[in-house]
Amino acid sequence: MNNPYIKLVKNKDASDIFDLVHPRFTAQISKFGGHLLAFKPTNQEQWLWLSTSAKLDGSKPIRGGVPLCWPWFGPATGEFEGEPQHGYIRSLDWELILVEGDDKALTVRLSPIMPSELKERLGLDVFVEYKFSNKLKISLVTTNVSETPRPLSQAIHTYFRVDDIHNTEIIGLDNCQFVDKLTKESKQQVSDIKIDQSVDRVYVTDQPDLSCKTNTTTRLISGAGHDSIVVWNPWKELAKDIPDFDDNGYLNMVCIEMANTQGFILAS
Ligand SMILES: O=P(O)(O)OC[C@H]1O[C@H](O)[C@H](O)[C@@H](O)[C@@H]1O
Repeated sequence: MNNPYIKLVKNKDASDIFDLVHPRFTAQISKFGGHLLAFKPTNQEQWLWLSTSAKLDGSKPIRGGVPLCWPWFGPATGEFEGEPQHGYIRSLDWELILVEGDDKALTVRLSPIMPSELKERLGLDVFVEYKFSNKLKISLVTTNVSETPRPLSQAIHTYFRVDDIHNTEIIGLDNCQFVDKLTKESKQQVSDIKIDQSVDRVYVTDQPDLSCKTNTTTRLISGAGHDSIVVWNPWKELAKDIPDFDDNGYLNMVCIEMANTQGFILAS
């Protein structure tokens, strides 16, 4: 898959990274997790937050960038109870299955190297597609490879970099119902979202468009196929308890995650 814009390189801790250098952007994808670590359109700031203490050596899921949560979001339940939070694929190695494009845009597709017994047990297969230009489109595409309908929950768990969380607004979820995961209450959003404390919310909505406005930029975020949008910032105390989360990292990030959390069933 020779393409002048993508190279497999070793990161400083010897992990494999696809390094993308293109006239319209630079980006990095970790083979571990199929995980987008960085995306910067030419002449713009970095879009993604990556913890400086993130482990990139495959010893744990990567803190920052865009973890892919699949085939469940959050703690495993039911027959999978006790298995990894946010599913398996953020802890597997991935392989490149397609690279195509030109000096205007580049499409990169990867799929996880799933042990066959795991694929059989889940009955599902998945790939991710990144379409890069001066913007970014991420598609997580699942196929039911079994004979029966299968439950699926998932999230594209994007850590957006913001210059100052105190001057950040998430616009577009006004009036939406959400589940506050910290208090377990169901609430309604009143006005745009400003974050000045720990926030972990599942907005139950298929609303396609929102934006994240900071002092310097307004990032437009669109989704399709989701039934929820998750907003997370651990804030100061919780960030301190997460070993691979920089102590002050909460000031420069917010996760806005297009997700399916509402009992989606994928037909066979
Ligand atoms: O620490 P992780 O497993 O990567 O999860 C990080 C966060 O992901 C989501 O945003 C969840 O809503 C949070 O409850 C969780 O803390």
